[in-house]
Amino acid sequence: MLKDQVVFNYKDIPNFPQSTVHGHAGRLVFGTLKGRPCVCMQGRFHLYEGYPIQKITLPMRIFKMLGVETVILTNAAGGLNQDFKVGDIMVIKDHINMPGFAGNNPLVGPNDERFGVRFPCMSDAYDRELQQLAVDIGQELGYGDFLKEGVYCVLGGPSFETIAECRILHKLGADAVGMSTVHEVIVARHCGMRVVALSLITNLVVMDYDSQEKANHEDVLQASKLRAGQLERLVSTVVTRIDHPNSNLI
Ligand SMILES: O=P(O)(O)O[C@@H]1C[C@H](O)[C@@H](CO)O1
Ligand SMILES: Nc1nc2[nH]cnc2c(=O)[nH]1
Repeated sequence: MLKDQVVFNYKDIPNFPQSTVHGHAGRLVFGTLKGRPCVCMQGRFHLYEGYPIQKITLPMRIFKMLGVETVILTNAAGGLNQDFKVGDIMVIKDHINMPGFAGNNPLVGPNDERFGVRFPCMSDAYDRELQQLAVDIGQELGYGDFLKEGVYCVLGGPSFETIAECRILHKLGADAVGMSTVHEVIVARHCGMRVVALSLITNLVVMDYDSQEKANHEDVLQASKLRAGQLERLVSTVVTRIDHPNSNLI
């Protein structure tokens, strides 16, 4: 996908966390996409891996210091919205930070003023122009049938949700549930990077006690593979169409 690649294994980057999740490669890839400089994480970090929340989000601050202006995040998520299907791509318009309700927020602790303010606003966490750009490009690419918009809810994991938990998340207004992204978004926004985020709906959560369905990571990986090409195309087209005031890293 990227031209002129320079690749660093996470294990060779001092103080960088290591990917422990099957399917997360653990490489930082620099390169260009249609002439635009980009850096991609192949593998991210999650609360359930046991890392402190500040370590999970360290890459965001590194990207800021490298000159990154826009962050594009993707994740695999379980569909709560009854209109969603496996394989849908949801443009995230907002989030519910469940660990944050219990005080588990990546900005807890002394505020580093070099990055941002003590009390950052999150009502504009997901850049509206970029959301619209993603939707427009999705339509242009012919993804209309499986392109959705919605609210992503993060939980700590690693256990998938119970039926009662799924029912309450749905009632709270979440359209999809996952185990990542939100902490990265908070740190990226704190330091002023623009954010657009996409969820691939890899499974539909179980909300019915008569259902025999069971969430599992293999299905998540399998469903991710099915849409990988289309998601990559959407992300790369967004990258090439983002306005860059300083023409910096994405
Ligand atoms: O890193 P993401 O959020 O895409 O990974 C999802 C959530 C869990 O880590 C895992 C569950 O199968 O996939
Ligand atoms: N928490 C959670 N994360 C997921 N990642 C992919 N599917 C799911 C899911 O159903 N629940």
